Amino acid sequence: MSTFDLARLESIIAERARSGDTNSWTAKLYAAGMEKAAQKLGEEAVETVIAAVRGNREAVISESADLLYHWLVVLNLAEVPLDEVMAELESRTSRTGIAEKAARPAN
Ligand SMILES: N=c1c2ncn([C@@H]3O[C@H](COP(=O)(O)OP(=O)(O)OP(=O)(O)O)[C@@H](O)[C@H]3O)c2ncn1[C@@H]1O[C@H](COP(=O)(O)O)[C@@H](O)[C@H]1O
Repeated sequence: MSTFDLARLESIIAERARSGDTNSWTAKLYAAGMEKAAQKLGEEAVETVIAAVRGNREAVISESADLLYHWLVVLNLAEVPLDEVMAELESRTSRTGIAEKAARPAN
């Protein structure tokens, strides 16, 4: 099981965005701005949908990774920390009580 998580990728993206490295895709996306980054996010979402509908498991994994990376770039450009999205998701679980039920050992 991988120990890599989205918070780590969020930090990498923030660092690479400021790097000014001409070989960095992240730096290039930042230089291009929100419109380009959002367009890439949309493309990766569509590619993920196509892979899923075709039942192409390998492509679902690869396109999902592209999707999450570009989503984090857009979040950063929008100045929304990942933690705020996680808090929103968490508040939805507490509204339904599902998280508490899932954490309880099964009888
Ligand atoms: N996870 C990613 C990641 N996923 C996808 N991509 C890049 O996203 C770009 C666009 O993907 P596409 O599939 O659309 O490729 P393309 O057809 O060449 O795109 P177009 O330019 O033609 O539109 C590619 O250049 C991919 O390399 C990523 N680039 C970077 N990261 C992460 O960001 C870190 C820093 O990367 P750099 O900023 O490049 O140093 C890396 O170590 C990774 O952890």
